[in-house]
Amino acid sequence: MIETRELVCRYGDATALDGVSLRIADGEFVVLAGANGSGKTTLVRQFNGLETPDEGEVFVDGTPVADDLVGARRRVGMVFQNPRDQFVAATVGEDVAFGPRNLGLSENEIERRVGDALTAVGMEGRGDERIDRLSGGEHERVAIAGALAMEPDHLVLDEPFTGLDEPARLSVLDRLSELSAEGVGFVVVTHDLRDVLALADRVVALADGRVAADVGLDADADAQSAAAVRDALSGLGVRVPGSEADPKANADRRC
Ligand SMILES: Nc1ncnc2c1ncn2[C@@H]1O[C@H](COP(=O)(O)OP(=O)(O)OP(=O)(O)O)[C@@H](O)[C@H]1O
Repeated sequence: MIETRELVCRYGDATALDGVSLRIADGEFVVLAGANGSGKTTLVRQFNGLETPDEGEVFVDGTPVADDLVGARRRVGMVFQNPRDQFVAATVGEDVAFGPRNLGLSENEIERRVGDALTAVGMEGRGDERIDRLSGGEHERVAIAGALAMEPDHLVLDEPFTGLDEPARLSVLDRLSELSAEGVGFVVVTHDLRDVLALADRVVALADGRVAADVGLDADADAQSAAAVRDALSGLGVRVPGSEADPKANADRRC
């Protein structure tokens, strides 16, 4: 479980987080929404100690992140926007192996993890391919594989669909759906819920660095769930689909 308690984070005079308390259970699929500048990225960067709060605390499985950064980074994987800028190796397999290798695992274990992670994102057998020859959707999938190879409990994806064309977006969504069904927890940061609402257990929305809405979703009642989210997120600058049966019908509607 990831837990934040009364997190406050300031950049100079600007307050990016203003008392955020959240609990994210293992296996939960959480969409973290909010307008630009509402604090989403600042919040998720606290989950594994990439940033430290000015006030408050973050716990992963009950242990303060500040006390066990390595443990937090093993349990909470992160994939940021523009994964292309974050690759550290020339080939897919080398890049996915980077994290496990840093853990000091045996070559056999590294090979197993790389194979499993690439299979999980639908890129099995493509470890020798050069990363710079891949498409945007494949970059996102390799980045997710790199995070998965650490075998995290939670995977945080910051705007994973930005810049992807429709087939690539659908392909990434398919992978998220399968991984979620296998028990991986997700925190997906987005200001546009069209793609992910159907997968989400819960939508948390930030506004001005605070939790402005926290809505649980009923997987068996997509249309009602969309309506509940639309009501809760009204005025927060988040795009919500009108109904899952016809997600494009209200694609341009803003609440
Ligand atoms: N490194 C930084 N230095 C100064 N201010 C920052 C920094 N990072 C974020 N901020 C400010 O903190 C606030 C929250 O930013 P943050 O990036 O967390 O929001 P966000 O919801 O992720 O936005 P976006 O959707 O645009 O990525 C904004 O006002 C932003 O300008």
